[in-house]
Amino acid sequence: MTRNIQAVDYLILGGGSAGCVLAARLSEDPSKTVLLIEAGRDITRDSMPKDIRARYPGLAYLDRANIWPTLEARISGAPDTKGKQALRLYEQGRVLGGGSAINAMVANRGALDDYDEWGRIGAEGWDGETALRYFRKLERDVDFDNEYHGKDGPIPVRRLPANKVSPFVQAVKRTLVAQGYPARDDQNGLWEDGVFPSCITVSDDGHRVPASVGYLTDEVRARSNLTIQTGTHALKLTFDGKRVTGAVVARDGEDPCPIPAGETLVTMGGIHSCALLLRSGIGPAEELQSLGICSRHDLAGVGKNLMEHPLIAVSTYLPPALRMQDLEEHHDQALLRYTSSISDAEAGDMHCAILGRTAWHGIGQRLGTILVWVNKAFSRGEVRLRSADPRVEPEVDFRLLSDPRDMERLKEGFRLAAKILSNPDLKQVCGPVFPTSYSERVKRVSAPGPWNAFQLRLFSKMLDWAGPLRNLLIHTVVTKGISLRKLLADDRGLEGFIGNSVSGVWHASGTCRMGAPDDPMAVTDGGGRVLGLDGLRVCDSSIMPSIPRANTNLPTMMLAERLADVIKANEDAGLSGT
Ligand SMILES: Cc1cc2nc3c(=O)[nH]c(=O)nc-3n(C[C@H](O)[C@H](O)[C@H](O)COP(=O)(O)OP(=O)(O)OC[C@H]3O[C@@H](n4cnc5c(N)ncnc54)[C@H](O)[C@@H]3O)c2cc1C
Repeated sequence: MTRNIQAVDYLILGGGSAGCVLAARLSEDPSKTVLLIEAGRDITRDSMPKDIRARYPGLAYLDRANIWPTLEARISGAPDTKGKQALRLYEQGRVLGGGSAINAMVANRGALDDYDEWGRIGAEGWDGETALRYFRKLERDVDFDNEYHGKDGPIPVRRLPANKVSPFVQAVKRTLVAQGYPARDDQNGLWEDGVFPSCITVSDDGHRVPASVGYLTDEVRARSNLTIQTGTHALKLTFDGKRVTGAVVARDGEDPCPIPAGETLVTMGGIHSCALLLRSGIGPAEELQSLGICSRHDLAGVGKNLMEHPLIAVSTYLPPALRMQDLEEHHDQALLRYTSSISDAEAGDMHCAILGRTAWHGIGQRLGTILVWVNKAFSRGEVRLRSADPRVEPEVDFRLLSDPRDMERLKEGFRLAAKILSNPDLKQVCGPVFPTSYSERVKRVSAPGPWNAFQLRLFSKMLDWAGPLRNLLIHTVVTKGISLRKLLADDRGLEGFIGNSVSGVWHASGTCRMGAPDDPMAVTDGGGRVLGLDGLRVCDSSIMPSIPRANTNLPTMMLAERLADVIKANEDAGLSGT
């Protein structure tokens, strides 16, 4: 089928959160042809599998059919058991809808100042007011009707009703408020510290709304100027001098074929967008030449500035009365936003997610957890190619906590979470408090499957029956001898534990960052145009120059909404592809 494809006005490579927004918005003009290419399979409102559709989001990303199965990353540089830097599976969506089809559906925007900061860094046209306009455009907030919210966008946003919040999360919220953190209603309103109900993107009937459903509705899919081609990989870009003329793509099982386009928009996500540019010869020339890739455009910043939010966790055993009863319900039920004590802390630079259950299985149901992450991280990593072969995943090195300010804040957050869960009011009703992390071991034993399910069920029953021996069981089997008391008493020990146990939150971004034309590390301008080339834009999470104080899905969709308007305005001004 790809062989007969005609030249299109807009070729969109990658049908994730951003790609679906752009396909829907750019095809609103019937005179423009749009082709959306996605490596994964299609999902629609009717065909969404149960684990993707579910309001409890903890299974979708564990299914290898929904992710890039061989993508791995170095998280913090901590060694594995053989002394090498440990590589861990890094889940990224490979399905129409991308991250929005497998993520936890948490709907945070960050501070408007995050987008003012984009402008300050040199991304022309960006500021908080502009971002707010597009946040409003993308959402249908069912709870609030004020200057912060939209009422008729494609993505429904709602907070968990109070009667759905688990007894454990309610108890943690009460403890936080008693300790002086103000209770607030809307974390997407005025940017303030406090304790908030979680906000998620689910439909009125309680289903996930990925961008492939919210934006690519039946009506949009019926447009004759829009073609959506799934099961198709973008291999590399094609050129005529300094103009990008389209891309070579290959449908599963078919030969590669070029697709000519007026403008090519790369929306393959925080890791794969820069990899496509690098494979195509756009990036640091020396790095590319060492892999035998002909350098077409020397751009030092491609693959650099990789950003994530570093995370650590503290958990407690929940007796039956404190557990979530409705296992279909979303588990991330409240958040604490606070400002750290480092000298240059930005307001609300720390985020604690309060979980009513920690995983899909029996043990997860018995653990209440506070996830702590640095919401304005300073550490930066990079993505490099290992090979020119598009089948080989790139080398991803997050270098989380390489900036000491991130380590300081994560230690402080860990101490705070431990203090909250060890509060006498909570300790009276919960079990032992202990450190947790999303380690490879946890991933391995949490993978869905009958053998794991059997073992986990057995162990969860043992936890219930253990009574006074529960602490010992947790100490030996769960934490493998690491004790909270010892960590809290020994700063170096705590630093070592956090360095080894830190994980990300799947918010990879920044690797084709926006900036001013004279900034040597900028890759794109404020409209996503790749500097120094014609006909090419990057329009997804990879162009964020700094990480917003938020999970990155809504910010990515906001960004794509704005860029769709920028692209349309350029067309009106006769500037297509320039
Ligand atoms: C497990 C998980 C949980 C998360 N939880 C949350 C959350 O609760 N809230 C939140 O706000 N954010 C969350 N995020 C982050 C958020 O989903 C992402 O930041 C967002 O989806 C990024 O959008 P994107 O368009 O940049 O990339 P993506 O949505 O990843 O889209 C990229 C698309 O390009 C496709 N692609 C890649 N390479 C190729 C190729 N060669 N050819 C063709 N297609 C290709 C991919 O298959 C994918 O569909 C989570 C992410 C994950 C993975």
